Amino acid sequence: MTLLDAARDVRERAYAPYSRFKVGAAVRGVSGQIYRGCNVENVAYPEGTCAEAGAIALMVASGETELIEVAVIADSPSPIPPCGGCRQKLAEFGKPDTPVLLATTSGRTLATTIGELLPGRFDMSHMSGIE
Ligand SMILES: O=c1ccn([C@H]2C[C@H](O)[C@@H](CO)O2)c(=O)[nH]1
Ligand SMILES: [Zn+2]
Repeated sequence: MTLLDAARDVRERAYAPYSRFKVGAAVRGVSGQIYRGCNVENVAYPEGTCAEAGAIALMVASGETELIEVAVIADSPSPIPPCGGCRQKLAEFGKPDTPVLLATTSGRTLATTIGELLPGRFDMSHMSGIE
């Protein structure tokens, strides 16, 4: 099973009664293991979580903190760009050249990287002045 297949499968489990926009994400840890996540919405709208965040949480809870590949899929006219918060979350555990495959359920894809999605990211170097 490819990473995109995993993202496609878990998308079916998305809980998105408010937006009706189901998203599936899968990340591959450096071990080779695949971790899946879907968006989980809430009646208090800001409490919803993104698919990417769910996949990352599962990876970390499973004992991995390094991801080497990402796939995200949604039923949209063009591949969806991860939100700003998810870009920062992906950057925490990946590298600038880590591949990210964005896809639509109709088969359109866009290959990018974490660095392209979040240039100039906030990182530890910006906190070097903190005691
Ligand atoms: O990259 C994205 C973009 C959006 N969503 C979710 C959040 C919300 O539940 C729904 C509509 O924004 O899609 C994700 O999970 N990932
Ligand atoms: Zn997000």
